Amino acid sequence: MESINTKHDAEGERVVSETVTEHREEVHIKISEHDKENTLHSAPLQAEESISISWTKLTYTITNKKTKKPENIIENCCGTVKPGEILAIMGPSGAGKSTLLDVLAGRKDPKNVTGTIYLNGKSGENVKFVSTYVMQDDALMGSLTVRENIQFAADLCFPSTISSKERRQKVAAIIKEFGLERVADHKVGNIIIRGISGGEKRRTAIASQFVTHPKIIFLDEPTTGLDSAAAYSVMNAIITTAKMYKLTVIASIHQPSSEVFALFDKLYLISRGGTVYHGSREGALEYFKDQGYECPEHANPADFYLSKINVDFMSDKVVGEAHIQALIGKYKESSAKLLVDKEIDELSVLIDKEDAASDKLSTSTTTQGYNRYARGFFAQTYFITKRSFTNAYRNILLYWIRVAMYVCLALLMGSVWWQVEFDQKNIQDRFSAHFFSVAFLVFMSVAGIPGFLEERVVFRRERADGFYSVGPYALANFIVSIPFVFVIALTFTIVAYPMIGLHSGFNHFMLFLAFLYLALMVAESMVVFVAAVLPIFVVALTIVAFLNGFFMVVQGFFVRRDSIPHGWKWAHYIDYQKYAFEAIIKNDFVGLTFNCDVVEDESTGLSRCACFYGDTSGKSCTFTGQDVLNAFGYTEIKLWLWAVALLGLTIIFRIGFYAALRLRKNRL
Ligand SMILES: Nc1ncnc2c1ncn2[C@@H]1O[C@H](COP(=O)(O)OP(=O)(O)OP(=O)(O)O)[C@@H](O)[C@H]1O
Repeated sequence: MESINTKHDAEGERVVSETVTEHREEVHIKISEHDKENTLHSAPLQAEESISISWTKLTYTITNKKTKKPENIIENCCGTVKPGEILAIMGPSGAGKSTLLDVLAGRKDPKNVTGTIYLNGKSGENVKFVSTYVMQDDALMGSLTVRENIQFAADLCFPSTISSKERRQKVAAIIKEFGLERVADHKVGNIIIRGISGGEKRRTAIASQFVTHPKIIFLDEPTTGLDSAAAYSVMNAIITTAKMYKLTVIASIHQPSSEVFALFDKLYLISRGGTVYHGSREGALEYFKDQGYECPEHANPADFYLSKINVDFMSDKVVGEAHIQALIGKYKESSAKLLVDKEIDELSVLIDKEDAASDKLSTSTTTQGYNRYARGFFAQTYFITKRSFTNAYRNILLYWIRVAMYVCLALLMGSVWWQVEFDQKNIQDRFSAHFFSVAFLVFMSVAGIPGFLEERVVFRRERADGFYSVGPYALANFIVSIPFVFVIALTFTIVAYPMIGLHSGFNHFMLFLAFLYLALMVAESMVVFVAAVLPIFVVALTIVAFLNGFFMVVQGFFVRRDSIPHGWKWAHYIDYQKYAFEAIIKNDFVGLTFNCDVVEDESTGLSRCACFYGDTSGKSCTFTGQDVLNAFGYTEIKLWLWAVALLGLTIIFRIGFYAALRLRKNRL
């Protein structure tokens, strides 16, 4: 039997004891008087703000792509969950668990949904504003600590009237409630950092959503991928907190152990989209017994029910289908169903009565007055920038791996092009040094894709939870790239520029750095834009590689601008590499003097100058850098205009990035 007891122990500490099952020891959560201040005074919810959810005749219909006919994925589902109750939605694979959860959470296109969802007995409320949806994947920032991850949620989800000290206290309280104190200051971990365990990760992800004032919590298979002990600790933390704050919890769950199963209050069994049973967890035993299915004494009831409603592996599909339809039919006629209907009616009656008693009713429960975001645009931008900066600083995947690679590349280039001579025969070497500097540096911006994709998973979850809108995120992503891309350009330039022996002088050095930096900013913006449009690593990598290869081809280095076919000229003018390359060759060549070749005249046997550039008579035996640029057709390079072109392209890609994030709202 389950019971929740609250008592005081000898030291005056309140002890909430939850006897979860008779097979299990008591689970104690100790809250000291000090903690009580933090947890209870700053409790995310007041009891009267708790929200019940009920639904009637919920049907979700899709159009079958093959038959082109409508198909019900879930059909005529009715149910109810009150504050403090925990409902498990269970069923075989493909039964419709996730669909039901998504429909209840308002995550499905309303066009495909019929039926009614009531919040505290009222229909037409937006469940998204009062709920949170915990996805299966732990969308956390791996380079941040447990506390930092939860703190971020608290910073964005509480209004500015709550001081930062109070927010920190709330975070400390939820860390305690979820049993994460020991690892609170450990990094969560990613493919490079080892981090905390799977169960702790799941608890951190859930805690960061609990801290945000949800009244209803939807969990999509919260224990998937965890061993039974970790699964129990995750569910126990959820349930204890939910009971403490009277939160309404609905979780789809695959195959819970008997201990995890015993933590739930209510059960929703679904098969082939229809309801096989809904009611109390304990009542299910009796219900199935009445249907002629008695659960053996030592069996896990969850496994037992699932075995009775799973006909996927029956050899005779017709018999299997008939069995499920019979179970669905019996439930419709059952007293368990009547009880659910009564509960739904009672909730509506309650609302009607209260409505009559007070006009003010429901202002606490209605979603009409809810603001989608707790913080304004600038606060959102500030907190996201702060976190992204920490992530970029700590996550070597994002920038540091590239910095290391660029330093190696700069050393390699410097030693191969070492102090390039001012001779005619070295003109090509000089051009290719500039071409390679731009082309390879921007090409390697693809290294930022994995880091961005990791962050994007977190962005999707946080955006869906209403932490912030796309604008602040896109802006923060840009702001953070500014210093880090500068570090990349600077380290490369400091090493490569003097080693190659490019045009000496501070101004020339700075101009080289500036154009390399601007080119990298465009490349970085292009990478995040492509990865936002096509958020699959290999696809994004291929597209970015193709685009950079394409821009190299039409840049005017391999094929002179005049020789580029007319049909490809447009590509030359939108090519960011062209602007950077032309600017740095102008910066290098103009002002330099080069020596012509000295050759022996075959007829006279005397030495003479052979100049390919400038005055080809060879009188001065030298030519200028400007002569070289003229000879190659680089006559119209305007540095400021080329800088504006690079800035413009950066802005265009950044706007594209913003638009891609906005438009991909419900996909991938
Ligand atoms: N948009 C859709 N188009 C076509 N089929 C769909 C769509 N959504 C769901 N389905 C189908 O409906 C059925 C129920 O899907 P759902 O994901 O809800 O099942 P589930 O019980 O959560 O399964 P699992 O436990 O395997 O995740 C599945 O057969 C699924 O393929």
